[in-house]
Amino acid sequence: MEAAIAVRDLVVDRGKRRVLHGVSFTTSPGTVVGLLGPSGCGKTTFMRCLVGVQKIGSGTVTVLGQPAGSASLRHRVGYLTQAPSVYADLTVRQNARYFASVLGVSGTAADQAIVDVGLATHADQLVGALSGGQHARASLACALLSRPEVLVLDEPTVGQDPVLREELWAQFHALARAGTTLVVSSHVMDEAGRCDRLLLMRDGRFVADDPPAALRAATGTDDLEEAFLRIIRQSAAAAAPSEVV
Ligand SMILES: Nc1ncnc2c1ncn2[C@@H]1O[C@H](COP(=O)(O)OP(=O)(O)OP(=O)(O)O)[C@@H](O)[C@H]1O
Repeated sequence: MEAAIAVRDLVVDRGKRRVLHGVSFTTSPGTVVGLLGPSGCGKTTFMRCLVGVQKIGSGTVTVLGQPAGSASLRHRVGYLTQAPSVYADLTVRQNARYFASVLGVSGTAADQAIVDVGLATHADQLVGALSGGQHARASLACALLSRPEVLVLDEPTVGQDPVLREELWAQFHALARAGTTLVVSSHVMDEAGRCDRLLLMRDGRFVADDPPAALRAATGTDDLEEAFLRIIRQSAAAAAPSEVV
């Protein structure tokens, strides 16, 4: 089976800083991949590479068999950024219908996307008058419109209440069962257990790439936050020069 995403030896500099230090990663279709790590470790930069909007130093990023950012991937890859990506002076429905028409998708599909993200009762409200969490869901509805085969979501559940987070995760898994590959970033570890596979990033490097159960087993703890801390300590110890006695 062709990999949905294949990243090899990816190096990215932003400004004068090296942000990604030769990372590699491959995933098959229909997987929910969690990208976790502390603020500033390089998650958004990595995601930008997947959707082809980040200048890379070296390495390769292949998505659905094509170089990331290829014109042929435009409708096959969806990206939810942290920044608002919908028009504040249009209603939720007007935004969804506008992006639907750009993508050649029906108005019915636009209305369904609004329902899918739990915004049906706010469909005719101006986006500028929504709460932060509602605003993010309006962006998510637009990202879902083209039924992308790869969906890259940068912190999609920030600002959402627990009930809605549950619903959004159920939707992510339903999409994965239908064959969509999702890469979902978060810096909160309580969402990690919901992913099929976890990429733990620190300082622009992957320090773990495992299903949650394997990570728990390897670190000897059921608490994924503690597991992450143990892995960081192990990798720091491995990187430290050995003491000469
Ligand atoms: N436009 C930019 N120019 C220069 N450096 C940048 C730029 N954007 C981000 N960086 C730097 O790149 C590094 C990685 O940032 P990135 O946004 O990828 O991290 P992140 O893990 O997504 O963080 P967060 O969880 O806070 O969103 C940081 O040190 C950041 O300061």
